[in-house]
Amino acid sequence: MVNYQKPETAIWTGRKSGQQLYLHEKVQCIDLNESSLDSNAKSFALLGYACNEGVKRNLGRIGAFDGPDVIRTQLGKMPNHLGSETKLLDIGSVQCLQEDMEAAQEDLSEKVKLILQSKALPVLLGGGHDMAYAHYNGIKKYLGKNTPIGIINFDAHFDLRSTENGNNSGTPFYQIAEDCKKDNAPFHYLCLGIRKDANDKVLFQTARDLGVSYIENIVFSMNEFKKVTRTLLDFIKKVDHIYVTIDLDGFSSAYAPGVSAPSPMGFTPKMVLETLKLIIGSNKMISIDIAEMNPKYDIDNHTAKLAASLIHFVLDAKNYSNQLW
Ligand SMILES: N=CN[C@@H](CCC(=O)O)C(=O)O
Ligand SMILES: [Mn+2]
Ligand SMILES: [Mn+2]
Repeated sequence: MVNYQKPETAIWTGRKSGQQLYLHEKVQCIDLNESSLDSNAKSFALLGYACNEGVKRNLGRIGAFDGPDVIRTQLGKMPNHLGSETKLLDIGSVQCLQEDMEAAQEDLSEKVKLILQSKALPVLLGGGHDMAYAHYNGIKKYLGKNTPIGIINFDAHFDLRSTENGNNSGTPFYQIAEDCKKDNAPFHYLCLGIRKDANDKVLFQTARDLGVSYIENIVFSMNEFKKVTRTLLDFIKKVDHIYVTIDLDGFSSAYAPGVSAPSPMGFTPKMVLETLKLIIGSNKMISIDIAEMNPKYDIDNHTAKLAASLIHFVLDAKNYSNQLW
């Protein structure tokens, strides 16, 4: 069973300026049961994936169901630097109920297609990383199955577990790879921040078998930025469309304690921002999400604020990319 949760205006609060100085004053809440999505190419549409089920099936720590709303809460308090022609829409959340993750994924993918048809940039808020399978499928529904989609995943984990025990938060990219085989389509997947101490030999072998490009966390740092840039640009030039997914558990737990599987030696926010500049600068990013926000383990909202800052950066970068770098 799946539930569409219309956007809650009460979440969007903060300082009041009366002149849209803050994002809670800028955001427009759209209830998809009552109105259609009227947007344009300069706009952004926030969509939540409230789902614990994939993490639970993957034996992780429960809590990601409430991830989307804590990110919204922090984002609303941040300053608005968007022009008046740019819309920031909140179209609510897809909630996974009664363990029916597959139904939630199907619904999410339909809503991603809807956002892309409206020309806005989808910005998805999770929720377990099983969101990626749904997100990718929404992009695929929009582009058609013969258009290659490059996936760039900032993550400590490959999430390439086989589905022999069912689908979960550790299987989304394996599921995509399997679908690509069926469609006779290439699988373009780049993982940034992979931890050797958090992925077993089978996962590394699966990555090799599937031709996955990856950079380990010890290399994914500003000290090695030239090397990272080469790998990234090589990947970007192979595709016309890039789906970006940021799993918060790839950040060092010093920055992101509020996740199911924390990374003491993960990457830094600076590294992700510098990499995002290159991706956004390519003008190929079609959609983006932030996954694995788990408020139950957060400390003083550090992780929720980090997630909101990442989105704030993307809103700014998409609007003013030529002034940022
Ligand atoms: N989406 C997360 N996936 C990780 C979780 C690892 C863990 O629970 O320690 C994985 O399956 O590898
Ligand atoms: Mn992940
Ligand atoms: Mn992860």
